[in-house]
Amino acid sequence: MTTPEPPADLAFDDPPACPQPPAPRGSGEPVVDATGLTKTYRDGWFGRTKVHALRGVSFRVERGEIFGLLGPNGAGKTTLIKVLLGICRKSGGTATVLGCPAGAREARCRIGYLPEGHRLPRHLTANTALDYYGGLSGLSGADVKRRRGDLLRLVGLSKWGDTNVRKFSKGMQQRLGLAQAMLHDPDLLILDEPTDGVDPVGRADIRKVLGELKARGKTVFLNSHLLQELEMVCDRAAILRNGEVRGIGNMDELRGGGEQISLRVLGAEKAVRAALVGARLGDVPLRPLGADADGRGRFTVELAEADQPRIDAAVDALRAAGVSLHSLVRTKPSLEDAFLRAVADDPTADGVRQAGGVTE
Ligand SMILES: Nc1ncnc2c1ncn2[C@@H]1O[C@H](COP(=O)(O)OP(=O)(O)OP(=O)(O)O)[C@@H](O)[C@H]1O
Repeated sequence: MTTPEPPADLAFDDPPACPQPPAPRGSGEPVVDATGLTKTYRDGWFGRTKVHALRGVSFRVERGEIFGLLGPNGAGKTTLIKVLLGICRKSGGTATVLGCPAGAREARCRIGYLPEGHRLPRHLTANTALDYYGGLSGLSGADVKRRRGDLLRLVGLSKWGDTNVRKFSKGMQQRLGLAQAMLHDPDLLILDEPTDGVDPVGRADIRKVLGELKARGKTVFLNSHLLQELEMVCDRAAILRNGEVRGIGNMDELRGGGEQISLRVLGAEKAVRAALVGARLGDVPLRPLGADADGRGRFTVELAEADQPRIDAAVDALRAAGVSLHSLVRTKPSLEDAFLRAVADDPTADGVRQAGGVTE
């Protein structure tokens, strides 16, 4: 979050009503369904500056999915989460959560939320922290006591129930935060940067917990800057840029682009080049890798968007010229490549928050 939310944006006072009961578990309805969602903040003197944080965002999250939200600083990720939770009002479009208008009490009762950079009261133990948050969720003391053992086990903290939170590492605190978000057995978990500041071991633990939640049929909506994390854990993701969806799909769809084939070969440079020219591949880049123990040149032949006939032609020509084939490696573009492509012309892509304001 950049700046404190002006009170006029808060939507707590009159949450929208849900005309029908929230979609039951097991129904085919999407868990989140947003169409043309817009959010314009009023900022500056007398609210004369308009900040278009969301500019027509449409997407769906299906039941049981782990759905990731990516975007550079200021892209609108937190705003989107706040609109879905009913913490701030949308300016236009529609958004339903669990079949109810976003922000409706009936749906909020079935959402677990882990805010970005959450702080647990340091004087509490894991158990008393869960008692405290359970009380805030309206659970009885007996209910919390019944559930907390299972939840601490789920997040790998069962031995730490009576330990003071101040002794917890960042990863343990995040895992306890996840247990807190799960206390009332929600159907949808909205997690804002759950692995922020957590070391690789803690991140792996959190990934495991997310896998467990999915196995339990929960839907997870995950906002993270860590692309590799999202790539490992998400079924689908959306890339937000400047308040617009710039890409959406499963990881393969988002990565886009074809495979790249790297042929690692051993031979004289002249022979390698001549063979490639003979196979009408003269334009293919050749990367020298130094010499092997016998003094032969080592090269990588990069075949971008290679189809099988192209690969066969390269291999046949190289072998006919006496060039040895050492290895063939297929690589796919990473999610990071896709992300950088999607935000390429975004002035905020370098991580600098955009002022984004337009004064009327
Ligand atoms: N309460 C507010 N009043 C005015 N402008 C706001 C407010 N909250 C956010 N903004 C602006 O809306 C845009 C989107 O901000 P938002 O915090 O949603 O982005 P974000 O993608 O979550 O960024 P980050 O990754 O840095 O948390 C930014 O230009 C931001 O400055």
